Amino acid sequence: MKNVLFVGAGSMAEAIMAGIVEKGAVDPSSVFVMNKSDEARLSGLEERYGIVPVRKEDPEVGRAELVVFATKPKDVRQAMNDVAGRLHLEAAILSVMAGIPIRTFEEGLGSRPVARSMPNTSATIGLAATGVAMNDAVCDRVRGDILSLLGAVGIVKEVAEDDLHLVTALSGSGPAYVYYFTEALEEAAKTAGFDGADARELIIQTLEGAAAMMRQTRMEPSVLRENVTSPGGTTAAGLRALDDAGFHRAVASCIRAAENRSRELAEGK
Ligand SMILES: NC(=O)C1=CN([C@@H]2O[C@H](COP(=O)(O)OP(=O)(O)OC[C@H]3O[C@@H](n4cnc5c(N)ncnc54)[C@H](OP(=O)(O)O)[C@@H]3O)[C@@H](O)[C@H]2O)C=CC1
Ligand SMILES: O=C(O)[C@@H]1CCC=N1
Repeated sequence: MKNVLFVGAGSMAEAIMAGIVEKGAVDPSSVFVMNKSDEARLSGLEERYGIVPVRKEDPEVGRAELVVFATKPKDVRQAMNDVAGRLHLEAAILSVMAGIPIRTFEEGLGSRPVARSMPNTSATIGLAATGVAMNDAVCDRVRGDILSLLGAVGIVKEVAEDDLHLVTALSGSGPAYVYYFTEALEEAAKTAGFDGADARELIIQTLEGAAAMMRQTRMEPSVLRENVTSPGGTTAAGLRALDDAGFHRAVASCIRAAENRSRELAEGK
């Protein structure tokens, strides 16, 4: 892929940019980035990754083969208006925005290849979990380009467009749940008077180890859990306390709330 334009230069754009530049998937001199007004932010990205800051009136906008939309959902219409009419006729669109349907881009930017994806910020270190859906205008070559760009920053699953709401709730927002769980564990350790730095190391290694066990052994999480849980032991006591506090119910309502919010964003709410 030659020229990629990012419209939006926030956390998600940076995570993908960092990943593709680090992996050598795209030459940084072919990565153009624009935002709304924060010039210092663009200079910082230029310094860190060697990418090229651009403004909407710059000729690079018309040279992009792939245009990645990474603004907040509420800014999508303004962002499309800013570049509509300047994009190359054959430029393909890749959105990373929660909730915004493929149809919105077809309506705003004319009939062209559009992919709607939901990555997560672990793209920064090549460990994103991404779902993607594409419209019928995406040919094999563009599909290959999009999958290889997203694949450069982690794993990619092609899903039905409607399932992206659930993917958003599960893996798009997912890192935040893990960080929140970590914060809760650290807080509990602190309350018990245990050293903060040691607690953090032990927690991070525990999360990494448990994730690697699931991936490498391919055993069911429930079986791995049972292997930890000695009858009458500490784990059983801890899990019982989680159940008593409504753990499953809390997780189910977390996913439902996030999925519903994604559906609301689709309606411009
Ligand atoms: N953060 C995450 O974990 C994830 C986010 N996403 C999705 O990614 C998208 C971006 O999120 P995030 O990176 O967190 O948001 P940020 O607020 O960090 O970044 C938003 C960016 O959009 C820019 N922007 C706003 N309006 C325009 C415009 N008209 N033209 C060009 N750029 C514009 C802003 O520029 P300026 O600063 O100058 O105002 C800013 O660079 C969202 O739609 C979100 O749903 C998807 C997966 C995970
Ligand atoms: O919170 C959000 O809306 C975005 C989408 C997924 C992660 N962050």
